[in-house]
Amino acid sequence: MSIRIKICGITRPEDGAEAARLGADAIGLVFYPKSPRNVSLVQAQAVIAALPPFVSVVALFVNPEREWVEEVLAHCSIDILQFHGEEAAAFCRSFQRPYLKAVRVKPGLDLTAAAAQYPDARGLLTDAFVEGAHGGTGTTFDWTLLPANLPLPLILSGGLDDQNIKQAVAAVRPAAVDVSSGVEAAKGIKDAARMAAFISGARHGAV
Ligand SMILES: O=C(O)c1ccccc1N[C@@H]1O[C@H](COP(=O)(O)O)[C@@H](O)[C@H]1O
Repeated sequence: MSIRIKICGITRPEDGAEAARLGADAIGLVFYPKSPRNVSLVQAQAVIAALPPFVSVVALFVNPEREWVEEVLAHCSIDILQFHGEEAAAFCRSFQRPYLKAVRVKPGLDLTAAAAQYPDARGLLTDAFVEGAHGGTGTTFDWTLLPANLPLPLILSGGLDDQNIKQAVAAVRPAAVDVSSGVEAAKGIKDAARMAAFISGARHGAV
């Protein structure tokens, strides 16, 4: 199966539409008020309305209140949930939607055991561990820390960009890749040329 590409942190309808036109499989909306890429329900609805129907919409949360996830699901057409904090599996699955679980990688973390805690997740998203931050930092991690046979599909993220994506995909062979800061012109604003180069690099690295 060909590699799947998610462009996260979309805040503007034109950026989502451009990501889709360039061949992204999914876009991510950040529902985390501490993020510079946080979107309101109204902003999210506008981004979703500008997308073609075949692009998946991922809603990213960090240790959210249950009510906030339910409100987002009630008002926005969301395909997949992404939990980027310390959410337990029972919480993640309780919305009865497909979900991705993010983990922040550092030496000593047993990724196989981490994945085993979320057996019904659709994928394990690996981001870099950065003290005091939950993600979206543009930081890479040592890809050799990734075990060969994870029990879940691997979504590689953390500091990927248009310069390193081809090498990353060739080295790790993930099921999917996810990028936010590495294709931005400014926080929350995507750069079309960088998105194009990223998507091309991901597809070529996978060959
Ligand atoms: O994008 C954010 O602001 C963000 C905030 C809190 C948690 C996760 C966040 N983004 C996700 O982090 C990874 C890596 O991002 P980057 O490419 O290194 O900037 C990715 O999954 C983003 O979706």
